[in-house]
Amino acid sequence: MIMSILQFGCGNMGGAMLKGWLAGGFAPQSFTIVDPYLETAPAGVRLLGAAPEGEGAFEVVLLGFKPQQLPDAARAIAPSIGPQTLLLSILAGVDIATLRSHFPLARAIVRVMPNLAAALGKSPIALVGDADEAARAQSDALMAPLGQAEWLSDEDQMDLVTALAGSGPAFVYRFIDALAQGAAELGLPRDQADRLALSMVEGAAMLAAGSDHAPAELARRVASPGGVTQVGIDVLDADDRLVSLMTDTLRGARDRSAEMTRQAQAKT
Ligand SMILES: NC(=O)C1=CN([C@@H]2O[C@H](COP(=O)(O)OP(=O)(O)OC[C@H]3O[C@@H](n4cnc5c(N)ncnc54)[C@H](O)[C@@H]3O)[C@@H](O)[C@H]2O)C=CC1
Ligand SMILES: O=C(O)[C@@H]1CCC=N1
Repeated sequence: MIMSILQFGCGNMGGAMLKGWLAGGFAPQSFTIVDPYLETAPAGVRLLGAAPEGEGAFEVVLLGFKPQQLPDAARAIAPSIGPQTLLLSILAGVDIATLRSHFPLARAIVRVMPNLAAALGKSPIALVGDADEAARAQSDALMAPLGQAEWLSDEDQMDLVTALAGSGPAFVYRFIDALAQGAAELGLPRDQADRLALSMVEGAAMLAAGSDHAPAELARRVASPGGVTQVGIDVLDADDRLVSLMTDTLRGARDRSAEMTRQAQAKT
């Protein structure tokens, strides 16, 4: 059976999800994409420049544009949402109550926080929703090709999870870049430092993902007593530097998500 999925916004994140769904075997004919700035869509996917008119409600509607665009976009989206519609939103900092006030008819509303690795089926995906068992099962089935989904027990956790799972790749990319920058400063050609840093992180992440041991234990195993690695780890641990840096990073991003949530509430 072909499901009708209407997706508003197909940029970086919406595009990654579409790619993951198509790679996971979803029929292209299931998808209608609305994106005023997108010029082409994958073969078989219907692309519209504006919300469909006179087509009634879709089974699934995904909101994938920038959070600040919601107040202006909501009126055009509303006719596609009816009492049978599962509304999925990846908008950072827009809570369920705000979504509900814009789309009162939706059968269920589920906030989804993925990251760009959805394109590879490797995204962590946090879910929280105003959804019954059937809508939760439908959401799980939709997320399955995109990565590993986890339901949050409380919507308040979404701001922090956005920082960790949604923004997280940016922090890892900066870490890789900083490793390469450090190695270049200490004498390696920059392009070689870039290659070595990236392939090191790729292999380390794959090993950790396939290991029964926690990352802290894996780090301990790399560090031979009295050897090279321990000296570097001691630098990371001095004054709890690395943990403090990560905590401050997540706190800042989490607080911005909470602030965006308040701003979106004020615009309902
Ligand atoms: N980029 C990321 O890694 C992540 C982004 N998100 C969320 O995903 C959403 C989109 O972010 P990005 O993909 O990074 O932004 P983006 O700017 O790459 O994509 C937004 C897309 O929305 C389209 N658009 C603009 N107005 C529209 C309208 N009225 N109707 C339909 N489409 C419209 C734009 O043409 C663009 O293609 C945001 O709400 C963000 O919070 C969530 C998790 C991770
Ligand atoms: O930076 C942002 O606001 C979005 C949410 C998570 C990743 N990108």
